[in-house]
Amino acid sequence: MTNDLDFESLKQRAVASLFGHLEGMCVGTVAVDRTARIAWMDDKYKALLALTEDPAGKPVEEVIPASQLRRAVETGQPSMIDIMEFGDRSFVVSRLPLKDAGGAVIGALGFVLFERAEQLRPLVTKYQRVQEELTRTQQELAQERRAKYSFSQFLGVSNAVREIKRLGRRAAQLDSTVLLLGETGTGKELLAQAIHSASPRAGRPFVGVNVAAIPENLLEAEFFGVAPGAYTGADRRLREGKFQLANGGTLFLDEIGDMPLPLQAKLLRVLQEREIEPLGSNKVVRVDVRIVAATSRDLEALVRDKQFRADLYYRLNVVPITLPPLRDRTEDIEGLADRILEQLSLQQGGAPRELTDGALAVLRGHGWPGNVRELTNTLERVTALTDAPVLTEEHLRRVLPAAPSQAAPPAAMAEAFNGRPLSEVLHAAERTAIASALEQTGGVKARAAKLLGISRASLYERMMSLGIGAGA
Ligand SMILES: Nc1ncnc2c1ncn2[C@@H]1O[C@H](COP(=O)(O)OP(=O)(O)OP(=O)(O)O)[C@@H](O)[C@H]1O
Repeated sequence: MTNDLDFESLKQRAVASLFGHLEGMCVGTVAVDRTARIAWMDDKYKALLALTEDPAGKPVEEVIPASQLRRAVETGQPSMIDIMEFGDRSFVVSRLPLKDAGGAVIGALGFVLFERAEQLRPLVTKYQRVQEELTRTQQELAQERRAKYSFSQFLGVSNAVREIKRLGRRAAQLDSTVLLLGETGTGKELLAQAIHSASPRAGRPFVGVNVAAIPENLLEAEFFGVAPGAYTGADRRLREGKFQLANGGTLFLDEIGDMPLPLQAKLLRVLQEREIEPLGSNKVVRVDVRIVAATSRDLEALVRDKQFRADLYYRLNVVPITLPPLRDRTEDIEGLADRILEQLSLQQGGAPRELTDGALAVLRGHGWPGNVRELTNTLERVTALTDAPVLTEEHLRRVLPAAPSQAAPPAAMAEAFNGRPLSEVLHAAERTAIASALEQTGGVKARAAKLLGISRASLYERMMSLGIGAGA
């Protein structure tokens, strides 16, 4: 009991002296009443603010514009440390609500702990550095999600390309769903980006997702995200799906024809309701995205075979644009080759290589199963193999594989490969194997992968690196 009494008297003495101590330590003290009018301000604070008259009775913001004492009065919440701007100065402040015996807030006290935030410099610097890093990462991400191409980069002089660009420009203005059809490497993603860049959504993200390159069991999470704590694994944070990332912008769904049926049903629902439900969450999230879908497969045939939902097909097929293969618009080859050689010269140094008429004839005569992507890779390989400033028919014949349908018999093959580096021979063999598997399966990559005994994702990877093309 005696001890309790000692503690109580000690506390009372502490409370009485605390204010004096605090006031003495601080460079300014102010008290406001319950209406946030200044009740009292010490001389140090007046001097700090260079006040010539007593501010008592004035609303606190009239004297200290950035003051948060009104909030302290309204919420009853103290704020132990904060930075308050005053003109071009920063004060480190502390705010305490004052309560009566019944606990009702009757005012608040504000202390300026340091006149200059300098004393907190190490902390502030660290905080600023983290902030700057965050901003930079956010900017990089935004940059990453920005479309990189516009219509001017979609090259070609053929009527087909002109028509594609006309349709694309029109589609850009409408907010409707666009369906891009065409073989691999014909520029579907490039066109999707151009449509986004010319649309009112240009300032918002462009997010691309290749449906065929993602393992089936991960597709749903990839599309719709995962709610925090949905799994007991290491990642307990919210993981945003492509729909959330593309919010306000454009979502490019490449290889939509490879989408498994259960996910097709979910996508259809999103397109109808404009809402998604992250995995492991029972809350729906509204999303505003324009869909540009693309496929190299015959969607109508897939619908007939019941591998693609008819209702989803109609939802997607609002503005269809077909990109013809390069072999059907050979007049585009010269311009494309010139631009590709120009770009290669920027990367490799030196003047852009030129093509002889014979070399151009070889390019025009090739079948280009990988279309523009294959043309790019072919020219890249030729320029890596020779320093010649002018590329001839011979240079090109060295790197262009025989058409898969004319696969060479062993003896002829031995002759064709004679004297060529092993890596080149292996590449050529791999290209032929992949091209003929694709031909046999009518371009259905999942089946071609099965035929070749590799996963769908690794087929994509091989096609990309060999220039047969698999999209981003
Ligand atoms: N008309 C064109 N003008 C300039 N570059 C083009 C054109 N068409 C395609 N390309 C280039 O060819 C490459 C392949 O194009 P893109 O990825 O857009 O094709 P895709 O049809 O989406 O292929 P996939 O079906 O494999 O995803 C890219 O580097 C692209 O910039």
